[in-house]
Amino acid sequence: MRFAKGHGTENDFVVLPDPDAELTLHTAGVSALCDRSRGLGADGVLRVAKAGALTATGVLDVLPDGVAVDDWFMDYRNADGSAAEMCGNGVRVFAHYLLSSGLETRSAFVVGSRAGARPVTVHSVDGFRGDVTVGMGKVRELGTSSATIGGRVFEGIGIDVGNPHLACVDSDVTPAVLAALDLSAAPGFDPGFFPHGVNVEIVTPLSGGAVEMRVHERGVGETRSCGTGTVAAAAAALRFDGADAGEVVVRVLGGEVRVRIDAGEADLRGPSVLVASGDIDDAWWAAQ
Ligand SMILES: N[C@@H](CCC[C@H](N)C(=O)O)C(=O)O
Repeated sequence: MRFAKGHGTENDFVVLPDPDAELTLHTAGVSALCDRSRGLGADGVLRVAKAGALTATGVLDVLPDGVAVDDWFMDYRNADGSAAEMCGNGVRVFAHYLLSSGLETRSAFVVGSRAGARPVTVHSVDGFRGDVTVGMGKVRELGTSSATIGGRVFEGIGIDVGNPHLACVDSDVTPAVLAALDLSAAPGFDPGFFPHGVNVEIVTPLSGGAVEMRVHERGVGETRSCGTGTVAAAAAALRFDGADAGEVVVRVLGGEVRVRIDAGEADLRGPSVLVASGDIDDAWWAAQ
């Protein structure tokens, strides 16, 4: 079984090229692959398949909004094996992989996700590096809620970017407060508000057009970046300043990305790195 390993601002993925959707991505296999001791280690898995192949094999019941049979589809799984609707860093790595492997030659095309079609523009692919913009679609504000971390309550805004986020911006959140946060355990949240779980971002207010954030991801734990989370963080930081549009640089533990929000839609530009490729032992995979 072929694989590649890549990351977007150090949010890392095992990429599995599987155009005809022949692989069975069961929970035990995905979590073993993502395990940093037992497997290759990653925050998630990106299966590279044709959208039509995923419906034909029953992985998807129907094609999500705007996705065509012949589109590439990012079948994203979290490190715990759960499927998630979208992954903003993953889409950049996915598009970079398609071009560098020769599976795709266009620099602008659509990537399907469970949240719908995500148009990508690949600005450059330079050896192992890529620079990609992703149309992230609608940013929907869901109202206010809170997260509890180490006994401290953070007020935030629920934001749907295809997947659910709680982005907490507070003037008390300085870079030093952010650095001291312990995100080794999942933050407490209101399961009535987020019945399918939530990704939680703690975010500094805007300063000079930039924010800093840390994130605890549903199905993964703390990660060094979360692309959909940076969009939620940018939207919440703009809202904190009374704005609903603008461009924000979001700094995360693994680097920085640029988010632009306009008329309720976002795009995300950032780097992608492909680190390695190789073969996963078939007998090891079968034993999971
Ligand atoms: N790291 C991703 C988000 C992955 C999905 C998330 N953990 C969820 O369950 O919603 C990103 O870059 O957006």
